[in-house]
Amino acid sequence: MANASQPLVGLVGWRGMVGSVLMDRMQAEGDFHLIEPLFFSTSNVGGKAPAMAKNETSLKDAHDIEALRRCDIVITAQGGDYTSAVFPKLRAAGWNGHWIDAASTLRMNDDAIIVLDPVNLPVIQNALAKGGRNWIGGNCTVSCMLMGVGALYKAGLVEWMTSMTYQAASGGGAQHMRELLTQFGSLHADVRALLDDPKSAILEIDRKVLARQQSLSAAETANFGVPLGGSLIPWIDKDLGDGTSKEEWKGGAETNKILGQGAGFGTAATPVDGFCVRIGAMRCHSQALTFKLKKDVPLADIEALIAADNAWVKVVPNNREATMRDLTPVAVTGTMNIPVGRLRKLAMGPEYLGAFTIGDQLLWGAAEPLRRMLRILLEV
Ligand SMILES: NC(=O)C1=CN([C@@H]2O[C@H](COP(=O)(O)OP(=O)(O)OC[C@H]3O[C@@H](n4cnc5c(N)ncnc54)[C@H](OP(=O)(O)O)[C@@H]3O)[C@@H](O)[C@H]2O)C=CC1
Ligand SMILES: N[C@@H](CC(=O)OP(=O)(O)O)C(=O)O
Repeated sequence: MANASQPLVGLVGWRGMVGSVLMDRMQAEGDFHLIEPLFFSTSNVGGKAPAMAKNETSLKDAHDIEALRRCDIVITAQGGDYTSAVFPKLRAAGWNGHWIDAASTLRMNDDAIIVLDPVNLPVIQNALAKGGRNWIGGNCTVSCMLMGVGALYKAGLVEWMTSMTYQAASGGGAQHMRELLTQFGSLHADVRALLDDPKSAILEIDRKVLARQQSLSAAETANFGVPLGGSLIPWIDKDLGDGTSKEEWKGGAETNKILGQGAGFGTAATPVDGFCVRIGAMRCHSQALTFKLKKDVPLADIEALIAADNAWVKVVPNNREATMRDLTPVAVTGTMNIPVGRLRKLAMGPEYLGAFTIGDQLLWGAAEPLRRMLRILLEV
């Protein structure tokens, strides 16, 4: 970095859900030893900064452009509205520092790179060499998928891919996680007495659960809009008006942009499309993938390619015992592991490959790519 002393790194959104996971990872990896952190707030300006603060121990105003301009690097997990409000003003004020952002706002801008360095380090390095300054974390589903099966793309093997996702409540934010649990609690409370009686009729329990789901109050569905506990929602993010959800659009657009092969959708270098579904998991996004490969590659070679791609991907043997032990959100939550299992050739022909992969959407899906981008910048 340009500064002889430690680079001044502004941290915005550090106490939110994504920000807290980011802080934990930065502490675990010793990142604070390498920086002078400057903590910002939108709600508690002048308050006490967290223990990782060194010389700057009070919280700065996250909307104060002059305070932000002091930073060599700003990392934000504050959200898209904050990015929209502050980023243009900061650049207009002549700030030339590095902006690292969890929000989707700037992702598809020409001057922004979607960062996922185990997958696209050459794309990042190329942009750095050309003076790139805007580094944006990818959509959680896309990042977790590419951490798992990016090897197939890098090897040029993918003709097309379709995904069917099973996305956790955390993708909506902290309130969504609370709402899911509240709904489950509400359903359970209504049938508790029947459950306690081993002789009670299961169809009676089922009827009462459905009645409760259908009568959940507006307050109990304020975040998801409909019941999620004991149900699912096959639509995530905005309605693009052409039959696709924005989350589905991101699958194609962001996958190709991360890989540095154009951001198009439909006519993208590699067609990627599918359905994105919210389910009642807490913070792991899972996805079933179908690939049409460009040629028939032996399954053992595919497994070896995937396993060797990065330090976090783990190939799970395609049998019942290993799948049930290692390929569930409960097994993956809170870990950096990206298991890829259920790998098998499908009945459609030897070029058709099935796979199932899972990632913690707050770690590889949000915080970790940002943290690693910070380390890349610190090493420049
Ligand atoms: N949730 C996700 O899975 C993903 C989120 N993102 C991006 O990250 C952004 C932030 O998401 P997320 O972390 O879930 O948002 P949160 O709502 O958890 O946090 C955002 C901000 O809300 C403020 N806040 C208000 N009340 C509280 C509270 N009780 N506890 C903690 N913070 C509070 C904090 O700002 P302050 O300290 O200034 O008051 C905080 O930085 C998203 O908008 C999105 O752009 C990206 C990928 C995945
Ligand atoms: N849309 C994701 C979470 C998210 O924040 O995505 P993005 O960063 O692309 O807006 C989900 O709901 O699971």
